Order: sequence, then C-alpha cells, then structure tokens
Amino acid sequence: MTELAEVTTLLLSRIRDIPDHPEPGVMFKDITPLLADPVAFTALTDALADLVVRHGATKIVGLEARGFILGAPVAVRSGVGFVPVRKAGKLPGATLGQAYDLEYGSAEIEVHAEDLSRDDRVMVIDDVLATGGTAEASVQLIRRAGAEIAGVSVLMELGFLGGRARLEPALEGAPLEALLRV
Ligand SMILES: O=P(O)(O)OC[C@H]1O[C@H](OP(=O)(O)OP(=O)(O)O)[C@H](O)[C@@H]1O
Ligand SMILES: Nc1ncnc2[nH]cnc12
Repeated sequence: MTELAEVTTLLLSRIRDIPDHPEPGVMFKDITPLLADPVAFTALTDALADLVVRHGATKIVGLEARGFILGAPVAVRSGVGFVPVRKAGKLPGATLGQAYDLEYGSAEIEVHAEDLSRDDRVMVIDDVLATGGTAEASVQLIRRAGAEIAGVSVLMELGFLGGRARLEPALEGAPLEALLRV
C-alpha cells in the first residue's frame, strides 16, 4: 500500500457514522474518534499542511467550529496565520458578514476583515463539505475582505450532496481538495 492509501484508510477508519442526521438517509460524520487518536490526528494535520504548502497559502481560514480544531494545528505546522470565520454575533470586533441559504432558512458567517490583507492567499479548512453552502459563503467573504483564495481543503466530501458543483463557480479555478470522498 502507498503511504497515501494508508493515511486514507486510517482517517476513514476513525470517522464514526451516526444515524441521527436530520436529512433522511444521511449519516452524521463524527470526527471525534479521529481527534482522539494522536496518530490519525497528526496524519490529518500533516496531509492538510502539505496542501497549504503546495498551494502557496499565506493564511488559513477555519470555519466554526470543527474547522477551528483542524485549521489551527495546520496553521502552526505550516507556519502561516490562522483566521476564524464564525457564526454571526460571536466575533468581538468590527466584522464583515456573508449570508447564505440553507435548505430551510438562512445563516450568516462573519470574519475580522482586518486580519486578512490584499497580499494574503487563503486556504479555507473545514471537516466536511456537504451542500457546500458554508464553504461557498466563506470564499465570497474572504474575497470581499480583499484576500485571494488559494483553495478549500476538507477532510471529507459528501459527494452525493452536490457541494462541489455549488462551490466550484465561487472558486474561480482555485482547487477544492478533499482527503476523503464518501
Ligand atoms: O456544506 P454545508 O452543507 O454548508 O455543511 C458543512 C458545514 O456543516 C458543518 O458545520 P456546522 O454548521 O454543523 O457547525 P459546527 O462545526 O459548529 O458543528 C461542517 O463542519 C461544515 O462547516
Ligand atoms: N452529514 C454530516 N456530517 C457531519 N457534518 C456535517 N455537516 C453537514 N452535514 C454533515
């Protein structure tokens, strides 16, 4: 087995399927067993840090909340800064916000735009790409803050929910990297 195949198998084996997702037929992909395993968490951090370096990112944006857990160690490992994108109303300073549609209703995310600069190339990091709404809104928000998008990197893409198709127009050619596709 190649090293990549071994890492993929390890990561997949540490994700717990929980059958109580509100959408019929969709499992909740719980990453807490992976976080609890230092070998798997380190392998994930290393794999995401490789993508940060490969795509020349100068900042990581992590999406609340699980994107914080993955993005922060990747930022330290790859030697770039970390900027949180939070659900509306959580950040203390002056914020820039981006609303987006959910299946039922809408949501809003915010960033401290002053922590991003025109010289930054941002890698967005999250655990799961599902419908792609959160990642799409984050890409739009980061561009409005003046920074460039180096890419979006996720642990897992739920392919059957069509997130890639929703996100790709917003990416304008920047890569969407998924370590696992289910
Ligand atoms: O592609 P989408 O359909 O937008 O869904 C993916 C998002 O949903 C989850 O976050 P959630 O909003 O549940 O927040 P949490 O990390 O705080 O649990 C996940 O961590 C992604 O951020
Ligand atoms: N099925 C799922 N599992 C984990 N996180 C999610 N976020 C959106 N859909 C999800």
